[in-house]
Amino acid sequence: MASSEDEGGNGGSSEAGEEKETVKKRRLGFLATAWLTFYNIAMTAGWLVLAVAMVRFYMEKGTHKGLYKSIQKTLKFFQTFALLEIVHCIIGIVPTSVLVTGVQVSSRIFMVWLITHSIKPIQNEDSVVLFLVAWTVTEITRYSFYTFNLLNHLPYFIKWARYNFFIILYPVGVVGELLTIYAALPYVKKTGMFSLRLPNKYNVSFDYYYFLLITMASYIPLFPQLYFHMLRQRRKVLHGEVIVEKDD
Ligand SMILES: CCCCCCCCCCCCC[C@@H](O)CC(=O)SCCNC(=O)CCNC(=O)[C@H](O)C(C)(C)COP(=O)(O)OP(=O)(O)OC[C@H]1O[C@@H](n2cnc3c(N)ncnc32)[C@H](O)[C@@H]1OP(=O)(O)O
Repeated sequence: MASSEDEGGNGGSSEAGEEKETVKKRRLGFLATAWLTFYNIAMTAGWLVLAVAMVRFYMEKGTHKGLYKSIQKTLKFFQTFALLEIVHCIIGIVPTSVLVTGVQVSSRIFMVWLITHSIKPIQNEDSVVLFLVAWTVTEITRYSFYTFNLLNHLPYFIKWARYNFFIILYPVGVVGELLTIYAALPYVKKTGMFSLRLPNKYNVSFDYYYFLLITMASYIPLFPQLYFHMLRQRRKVLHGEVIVEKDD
């Protein structure tokens, strides 16, 4: 298999590319590289297990009803494990913005724990399958990209997939997430779950229903930031453009 240094280079020789990679790794340090390699392999494996479980479930049952229940433990474990990505940014072992990663990871944690885990009647919605498929394909590609990149043997098709699949999968995932929150609204309103009404001993009121409406609205300013971040990464990695990003 051709490596990205061979096929996807930015015009420099393969030797120069390798030298740059070695300098980058030396700067990263042995422990950080070893940890990230372990982390990315574990995450690739986790999302692959999820993909296989989803395909097997659908082939055996012929329906997506019950799919979420059958994969929820694995999903919760690996998506929660992704909180470490925020830590990676904070301690500086990956060069990604804490803000961008924070928004991405917290929105997923929110979907997993405060929506699909907590609101059982929506677990069989079609929209849940939509975001599960978008997340799974993305994460298998993304974590295998990071792994092969760290090992200096990045097949070009993985690099290509990392920086092209999101163009479709991001909007698909967002539509799935928004439709799922929307489907949860009537249940949340009826039960008053996670809400705090006055009077109470803390003298504060909180309405989860309105919180969900605000969360849905927050996709309008926040999602384009993530999407444009990925488009900039795409231009940088696939087309070698030099991009100056603002610090958070
Ligand atoms: C509590 C209430 C919450 C309210 C939420 C409000 C809602 C906000 C809207 C949010 C919408 C989100 C929707 C979303 O969940 C839907 C989906 O995800 S659908 C599926 C499609 N999604 C995607 O494609 C995005 C996947 N996610 C990501 O790509 C990342 O999380 C993101 C932070 C968005 C981008 O990653 P990054 O900036 O790291 O880009 P790169 O991959 O290009 O990497 C940049 C450099 O960092 C190195 N790196 C990064 N991570 C690692 C790692 N783990 N190991 C090793 N190296 C790593 C990478 O190699 C690059 O280095 P270099 O530039 O030197 O090559």
